[in-house]
Amino acid sequence: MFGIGTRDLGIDLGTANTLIYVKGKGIVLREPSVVALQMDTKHIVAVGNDAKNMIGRTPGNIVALRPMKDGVIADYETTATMMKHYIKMAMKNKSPWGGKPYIMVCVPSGITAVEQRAVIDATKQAGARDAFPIEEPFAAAIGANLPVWEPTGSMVVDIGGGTTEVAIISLGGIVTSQSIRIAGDEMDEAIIQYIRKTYNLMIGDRTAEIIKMEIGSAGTPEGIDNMEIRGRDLLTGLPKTIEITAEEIASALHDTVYAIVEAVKNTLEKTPPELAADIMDRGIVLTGGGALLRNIDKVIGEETNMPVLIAENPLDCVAIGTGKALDHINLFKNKPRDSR
Ligand SMILES: Nc1ncnc2c1ncn2[C@@H]1O[C@H](COP(=O)(O)OP(=O)(O)OP(=O)(O)O)[C@@H](O)[C@H]1O
Repeated sequence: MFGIGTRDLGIDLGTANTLIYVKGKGIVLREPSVVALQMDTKHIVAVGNDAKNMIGRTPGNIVALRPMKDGVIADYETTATMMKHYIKMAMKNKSPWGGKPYIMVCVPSGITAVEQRAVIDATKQAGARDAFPIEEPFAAAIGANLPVWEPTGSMVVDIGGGTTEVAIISLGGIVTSQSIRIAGDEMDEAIIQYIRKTYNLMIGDRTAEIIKMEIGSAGTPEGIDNMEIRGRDLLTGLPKTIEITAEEIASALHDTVYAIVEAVKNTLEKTPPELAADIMDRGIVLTGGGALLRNIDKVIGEETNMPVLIAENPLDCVAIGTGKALDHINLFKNKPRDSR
């Protein structure tokens, strides 16, 4: 048995955001998963929000990067350094005599054995006494207050930055799931490509994300205003401002949204009938930042004929679930995964 104490942490190590949950306190840290480094020395210039504001704005000798991609570690050393920084911030008021924390850290359900090992090792390198992986949709379901331990079916769709995780959960386990590496980042990329092709205008990742949040929608956008955007004209090389409509952005997002809808449908098709009936009663629950895209609930509902609800504070569900799962840490001991 592990004695879980108030020092122990749950970490949502996300492609877009990292959140830390401390038992008894809730979420104590919420920062973008971004690090700015000096190119030659690898010295850290900024982490989190400060680093995110530098994306696309750094001089030649500094690079602002996201060390996680598609839900997994793309840059091991930088991820470990970023986590170390965040763990230190989260534990700032803790006594130095308590020792290192146990850490529950989320991983996408479609991850390979090697990718999972990297997350565990990076968490230990960042300061964990031991690290326990929890599958992201399972954590999301706990965080959304779904009855995951009961013999009833719950369905969660977690739309993050790098991955969308769809899972059916019952009796403390995932019955069936699908993880696709299509989510918020892919939506941003679709907006960049649309504006480049249609207007010969180059915009950055940050601008694309802002457009998505301000006027983006799944399906028909009703009553959403146009937006003025700035970028670099690819023909003249000069800065240029254009006005885009919400309809244009909805059409740019169409393929990404429907890839998510397909993943939901595929998972429903593999769901045993008793559990499907439970989900019909309770509804599909959306979590993750992508759940905030306008009308995404409506489109998934129309395409599946199922009730769809957005969890309260969808951006926090995985972190809350990861933290709450600390109470059941013995169930999450590092099981070897099949090599995929
Ligand atoms: N209002 C909004 N409308 C649309 N998308 C949004 C909104 N708010 C946040 N997002 C998107 O949600 C994504 C981040 O969500 P979240 O923090 O759940 O992901 P993550 O946990 O970091 O990623 P992953 O689970 O893939 O590792 C980003 O792509 C962000 O642009």
